[in-house]
Amino acid sequence: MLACSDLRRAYGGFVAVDGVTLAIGAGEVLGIAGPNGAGKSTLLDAISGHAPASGGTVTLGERELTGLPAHERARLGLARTYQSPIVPEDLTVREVLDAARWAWSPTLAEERLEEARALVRLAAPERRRAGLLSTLERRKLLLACLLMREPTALLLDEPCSGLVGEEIEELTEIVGDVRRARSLAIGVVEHRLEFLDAVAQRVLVLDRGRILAEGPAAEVFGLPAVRAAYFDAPEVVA
Ligand SMILES: Nc1ncnc2c1ncn2[C@@H]1O[C@H](COP(=O)(O)OP(=O)(O)OP(=O)(O)O)[C@@H](O)[C@H]1O
Repeated sequence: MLACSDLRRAYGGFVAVDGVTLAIGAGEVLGIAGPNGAGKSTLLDAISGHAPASGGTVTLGERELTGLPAHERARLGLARTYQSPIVPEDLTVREVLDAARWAWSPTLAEERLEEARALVRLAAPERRRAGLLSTLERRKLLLACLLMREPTALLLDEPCSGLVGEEIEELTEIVGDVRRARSLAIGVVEHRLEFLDAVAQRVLVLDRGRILAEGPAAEVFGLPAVRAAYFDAPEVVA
């Protein structure tokens, strides 16, 4: 469903994403891990169009997205979230949902908004100011805004950032529900490996812009090369 081939992103002479090829099937969650600075967010930016790739291709289903601006990729069904769940602080929950609905399409049915809200278990009162929501509620609100568009692919950038124990468990369940209900292709960048182990059918580990390992979480996270990349212990590699 969502794929990229030989994707590159350079900042001047520094190559942050160096020839990444991946594919995420419909109804699949791909976890993307890697140490700080490995290029995970840059990879999401290059796929979603928020930072132009320096080379390679991105496709969504049959459509080639390469070169399209982010808003056109979004219109074609690619949704993404960011590490910081920034919401319009002064709008109420209801106003944010309505603004998202109108921005997407004035004719988007109310039921789609309600389905999205239920799918992410957004229980915050409609009149509450978005600025007063907890981090998890903010993430749910932003996810509802995206899911009402019925995207075919969803990229989540560090969705567990700022969350604690039970909240992470709830988010794990929500991502599973979304995957099953919508048959979405979901890519999740996350530092919490136990979260990726719980939600992802497959993970890949990036290191210095390249794919270091790929496969089931239980196998990949135990590989000596992966542990070395995380813990900076070259002797493990040797
Ligand atoms: N705008 C930029 N200009 C120059 N270098 C950048 C820019 N954005 C990111 N980089 C560099 O690209 C590399 C990859 O950064 P990126 O944020 O994608 O890593 P990451 O794996 O998401 O890290 P983290 O887990 O810390 O969020 C880093 O070395 C970073 O310093």
